[in-house]
Amino acid sequence: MTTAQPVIGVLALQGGVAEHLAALERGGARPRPVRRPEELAGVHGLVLPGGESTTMSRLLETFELFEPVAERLSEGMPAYGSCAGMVLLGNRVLDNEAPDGSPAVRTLDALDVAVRRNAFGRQVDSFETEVDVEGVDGGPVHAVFIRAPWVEKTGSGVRVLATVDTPDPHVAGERASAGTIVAVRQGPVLATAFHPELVTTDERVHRYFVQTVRAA
Ligand SMILES: NC(=O)CC[C@H](N)C(=O)O
Repeated sequence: MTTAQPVIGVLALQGGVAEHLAALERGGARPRPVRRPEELAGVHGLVLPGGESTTMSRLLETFELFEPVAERLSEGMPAYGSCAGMVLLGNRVLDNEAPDGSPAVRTLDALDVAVRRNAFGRQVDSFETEVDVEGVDGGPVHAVFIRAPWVEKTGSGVRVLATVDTPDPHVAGERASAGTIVAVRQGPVLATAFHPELVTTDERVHRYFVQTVRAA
């Protein structure tokens, strides 16, 4: 059973760890960095931050966290991935070949989605926009996208929480369409292509995850 203030870990191998710890604290959780398997054992839920998914997936193996995290996820641990974290939580990555032809990112398979890495066009690395997120009340969320992925296919158990319209091919690349999927949920696992942890005046997405952990 989870307490009113659940303990939520942030995978602390690389990427935007401090920002997620702070946002979780503001959102009503007791946040903890997770670098070792023992630290994972004590958390009710886990955030996988943005960063570089190829690096993070390698470090998960180096720090002997890949199997423990995958096991907790398969047992139903709530998780939230932003950006690179979304890539890691999916079960299929598009544009995922290392130079030697092997998959660059090893995924944790907690979400039945195909995620395209660096999906928004190459001319523009990052952009910001307002996004309505299902389950997050009080108006749209200011969403910061940094070399962001998007979700290109969803399995039947996956709920789409947010989309963006990306008609500008310089921003979006030629594959973009109206209704590009940028936030999803499957059971207690959430993912956003954007970085709510960077908007320090709004912790509604983290609060939504804290509530998900509390309900699990
Ligand atoms: N801001 C980010 O997390 C970028 C994600 C990065 N492009 C990746 O695929 O890993």
